[in-house]
Amino acid sequence: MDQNTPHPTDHNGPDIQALVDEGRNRIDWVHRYSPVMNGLVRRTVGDGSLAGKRIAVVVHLEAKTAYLAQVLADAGADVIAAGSNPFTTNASVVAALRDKGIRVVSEAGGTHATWEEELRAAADLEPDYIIDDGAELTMRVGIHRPDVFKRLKGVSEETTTGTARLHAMAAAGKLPFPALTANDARCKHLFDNRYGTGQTTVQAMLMLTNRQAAGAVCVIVGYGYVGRGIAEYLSKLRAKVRVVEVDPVRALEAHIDGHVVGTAADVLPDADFVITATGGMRAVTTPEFNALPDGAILCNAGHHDLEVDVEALATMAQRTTQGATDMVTYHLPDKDLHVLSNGALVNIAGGSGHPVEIMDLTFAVQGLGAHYLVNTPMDPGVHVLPRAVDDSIAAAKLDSLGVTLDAPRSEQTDNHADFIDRITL
Ligand SMILES: NC(=O)c1ccc[n+]([C@@H]2O[C@H](COP(=O)([O-])OP(=O)(O)OC[C@H]3O[C@@H](n4cnc5c(N)ncnc54)[C@H](O)[C@@H]3O)[C@@H](O)[C@H]2O)c1
Ligand SMILES: N[C@@H](CCSC[C@H]1O[C@@H](n2cnc3c(=O)[nH]cnc32)[C@H](O)[C@@H]1O)C(=O)O
Repeated sequence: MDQNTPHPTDHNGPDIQALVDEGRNRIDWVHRYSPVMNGLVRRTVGDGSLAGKRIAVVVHLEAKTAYLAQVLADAGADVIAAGSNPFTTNASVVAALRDKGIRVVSEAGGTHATWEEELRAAADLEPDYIIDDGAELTMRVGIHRPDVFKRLKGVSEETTTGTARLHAMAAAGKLPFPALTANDARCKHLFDNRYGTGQTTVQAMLMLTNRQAAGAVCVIVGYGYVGRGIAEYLSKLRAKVRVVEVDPVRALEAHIDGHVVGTAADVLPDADFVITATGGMRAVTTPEFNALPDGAILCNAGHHDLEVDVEALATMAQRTTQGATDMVTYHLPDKDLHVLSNGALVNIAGGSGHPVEIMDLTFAVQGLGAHYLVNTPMDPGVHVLPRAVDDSIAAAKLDSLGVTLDAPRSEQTDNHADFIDRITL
């Protein structure tokens, strides 16, 4: 809702300067609460090595992403910005980036079709490096511009689904450049996937519906980092969390975390809310819609708008009603089901995205990842950011919080030499 709300001046014709000012305000707010980006990242990327490097930043195009683009541009990179999702681009942020001289190929309020055109335009600008989300631009460069694909010098990937796509490309022998999986950095998935998505998904679903969490039966489909974070926030708000999983270890984890685990058929008939977080497709489709009670609310925190099968729901519905917020009600013959943000990522399409503090860590991983790709000879294939870089991000964040750590003293370290020396082979 927030991301796509038309600017107040839109009905009077575009007031570009007002849009630029609004975008600037949003980006300044991000700057204010981004100590790792402001310190460690600016210092590292500012060493001159990024000068003239063409880097496409293809992440949800809102203010925190804009700040990453700006930090890279300030370091001399030739930045191209595009949105990673058709429904999460913010008009004022686009205007502010353009005002700064950064090339932006995306517009707010687009459709799947216009988004495809925008990503094709980004591919035609022939980036050397891509900071990607969901491997959206990387895949399209491979399909539409094989010449550019073969010349790509590196990709840094934001999220779980994009990481899976890069591994699949490598397994098929179709990854001719090094790719860093930013999502695998501990400073990314431990905080972003878990706490970022936990907080903002719960915020968005309650804000869009004006409903109460306490006592509500909330079914979470997929108990990975994202699902676990959502479950944790919901249970702290006294909701009754139910989990549907297909991986036995993750299901056991949910059980030990104190949630009821069951099949969709077991848990859906009581659901007030259903939240998908699987990274796959059609996690909730016709059989699940049939199992739900009248009035259930569905939303997605996982991958694109594919997890809640809105197309199948539309074929089951006799008619739909647009709610006052970003919610559509599907009137089925025997019940009404409500879908938030058309099944797109509810925390970004229907909210403001992750907190600034979280994206300060995530974009530190991405910014330092880009710097690492530029400066380190690497073989083609999928790589993880070195542990020392990951650690330096957490150390910078702790430093900004005034937290100091003990270093292990010599008498506390055991190199196990006492028995290893005595093993004879
Ligand atoms: N909304 C956001 O801001 C945000 C943030 C981070 C990640 N993500 C996305 O969320 C998704 C999940 O990310 P993650 O890091 O938790 O991934 P993950 O791989 O850790 O967890 C996904 C879980 O879903 C389970 N699963 C898969 N298919 C299922 C099905 N049909 N039914 C039940 N369970 C199923 C898997 O077994 C796994 O445990 C990805 O698409 C990721 O890109 C979104
Ligand atoms: N491209 C897919 C993949 C999921 S996006 C999930 C990623 O979005 C990122 N994200 C979450 N909130 C924000 C935000 O406010 N700004 C930019 N990126 C965000 C987060 O790092 C996470 O890994 C899609 O659009 O559906």
